[in-house]
Amino acid sequence: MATSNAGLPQKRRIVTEIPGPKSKALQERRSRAVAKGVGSVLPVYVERADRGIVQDIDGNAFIDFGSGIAVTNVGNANPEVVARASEQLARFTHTCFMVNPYEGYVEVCEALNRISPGTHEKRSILLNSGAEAVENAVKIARNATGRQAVVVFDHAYHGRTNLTMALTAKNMPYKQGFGPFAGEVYRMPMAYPFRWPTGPENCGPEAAAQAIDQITKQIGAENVAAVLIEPIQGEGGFIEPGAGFLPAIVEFCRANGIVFVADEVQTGFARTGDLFACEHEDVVPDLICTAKGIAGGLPLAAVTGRSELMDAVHGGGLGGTYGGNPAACAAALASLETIENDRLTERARAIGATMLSRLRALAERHDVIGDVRGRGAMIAIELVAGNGDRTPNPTVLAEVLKHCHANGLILLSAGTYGNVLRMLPPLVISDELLDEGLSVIEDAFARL
Ligand SMILES: Cc1ncc(COP(=O)(O)O)c(CNCCCC(=O)O)c1O
Repeated sequence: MATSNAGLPQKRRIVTEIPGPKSKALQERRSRAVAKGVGSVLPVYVERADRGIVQDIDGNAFIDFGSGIAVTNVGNANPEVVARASEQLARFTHTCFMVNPYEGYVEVCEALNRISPGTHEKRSILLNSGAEAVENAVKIARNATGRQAVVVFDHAYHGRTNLTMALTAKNMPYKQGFGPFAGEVYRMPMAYPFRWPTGPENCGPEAAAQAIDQITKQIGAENVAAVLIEPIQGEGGFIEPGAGFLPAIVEFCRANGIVFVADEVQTGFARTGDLFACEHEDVVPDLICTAKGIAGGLPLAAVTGRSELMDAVHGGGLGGTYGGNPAACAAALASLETIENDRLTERARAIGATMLSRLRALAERHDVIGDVRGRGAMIAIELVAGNGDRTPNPTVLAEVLKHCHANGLILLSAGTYGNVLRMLPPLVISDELLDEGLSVIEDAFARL
């Protein structure tokens, strides 16, 4: 197991009001310097972070159940990541791979081609963000098929660029006021077990059949370039489709020459207890988009896919200035080795078992918890009115979040209805911190 950088105790500690005085002062400066459109869930300004702890400039130490939105899977400031990226920076910071290439980029692509689902010949391209990966996956699919239509699903989130806003479902805050959006995007009903009209037991092949029927009738399968889906929807509320849904969609794509694109930006790199969430049902995507957990916190993203699709693009048709930054590539190699050497997929499953057990017991005590769901270290609870009423309950969510933030736990929300609490701890978090973080959540509900 990787040793942590020296001196950041893995202990929660609250020494001021939250936010503290130094954070409040910096927040004041921020209001005169940073565009107001950029939000912050918990405006405590960071001094240091390490594994499962984030320490602010006032000396408060928070348990991290956010991982910077599912990014620091190997822990913040992971020593191997820091060492490898620092060594690379000292050698060269940037050349642009399209100008002067370098081995690190090739090594990351070789690793992604090796570890991503499927034994077929693959190629990869490296980018900077999840949205950029999704944009490129759509480019590659349209180019390879000569078709234009892209199918996405209710509750989907794919990014904040013009095309990825078109692909994303929720209007506020992501899309309001930013149109017009890219065309040839079609949205289908999502297999959302907790809210599926005929019950979760019908949320697998039956839900797929409904989407396939709509695709066939509304678009025509022969016009569809790609079906794009998150194996577990992230920002939409950790929606895990019913068993059989994804395989049925993939089968339809294969039968109709449609490119199946898995958006594993949030689910990738051991987060869900498999290296990739697609593995849970042996789904082999034609293209897979990755980012977040790939490089221990440095900005890197990728599209990995069937070589015949990826190589169908004309020379110069793919690229970008910073894609595959050398320090990010070095960090990615360290991160991928850490995930493998420290068996973090197994750790994610253990974390998930602990969280599911504690949160299901909590749900027995509080009927505003309508659903407890997820896999690995990607677990969520959906809050409802209670007493059998499944009306979304963002009010209770806000109360719980406020308590957790004030008591030293970084915790995030999600969901189309703003009523989902999501747990995304680093996969290297200690059992002690995991248990303590869950206790803070339990305390929040006890005080409702
Ligand atoms: C599945 C999935 N695809 C694509 C993306 C986009 O990745 P970028 O790296 O944020 O562009 C995400 C990013 N999710 C966090 C967004 C945070 C916010 O902007 O409010 C994702 O989860």
